[in-house]
Amino acid sequence: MRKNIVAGNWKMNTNLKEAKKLVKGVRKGIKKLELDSTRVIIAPPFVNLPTAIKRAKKSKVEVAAQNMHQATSGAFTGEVSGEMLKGIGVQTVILGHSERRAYFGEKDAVLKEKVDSALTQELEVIFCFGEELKDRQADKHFKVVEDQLKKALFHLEANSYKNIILAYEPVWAIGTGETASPEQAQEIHAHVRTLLAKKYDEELAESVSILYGGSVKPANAKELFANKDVDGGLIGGAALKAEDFIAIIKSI
Ligand SMILES: O=C[C@H](O)COP(=O)(O)O
Repeated sequence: MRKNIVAGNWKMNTNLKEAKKLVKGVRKGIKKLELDSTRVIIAPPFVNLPTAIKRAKKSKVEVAAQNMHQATSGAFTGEVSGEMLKGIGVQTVILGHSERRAYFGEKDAVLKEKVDSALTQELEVIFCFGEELKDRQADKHFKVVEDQLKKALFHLEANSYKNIILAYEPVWAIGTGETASPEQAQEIHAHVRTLLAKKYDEELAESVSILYGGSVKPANAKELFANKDVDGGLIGGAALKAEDFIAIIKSI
């Protein structure tokens, strides 16, 4: 059975002091929750990963990275490899976030390489995809999503999907306060499951967790997560306040 997941992407936020406080808040907040079928993941900036890992130890909080380079090592100034992440105890990495695509020119081809590299390092991948506003206005959102998944993931063997989490993040809903409606999220998630079933099989399609991301807040999380194909969220802004993040986890 697939798991529910609430993951907080801290993006380029939190200095060391803030990161320590936030891990503590999340850790404390989930202590009394029944989380049998729900995973809680936080993704701090690279420099705060070791501290977060240390402070999340012996709790249900898992720590992920926000990105990685596809090479194992080499002359890539400013970059971090999957092997390095694995070496400090990171188990999961976010790839394909729309901010990486938009501001750092990450195209499907490089994302495919990153996915392969992460899986080789036995890292779990949270793979983000989603259409821009112009795609939705042109009624191309299904096609855009389909292309992104096909180009970066559909070369994988079925067996690899045990280490893949998908995150649908419509670009127009990220950090804008405008969220996709529960119906809009559900129809894309269902479409993705159909694509997975066609390419692989029904069982695989049903086994992959698909998260929704884009202005998820305590006030709208419940109705988004209530959809049958929405298995949780990838949370940005609201993950920076332990109280809000916990409220979102409770909505699952
Ligand atoms: O990775 C998280 C998403 O980009 C969502 O960010 P947001 O919740 O601030 O809209």
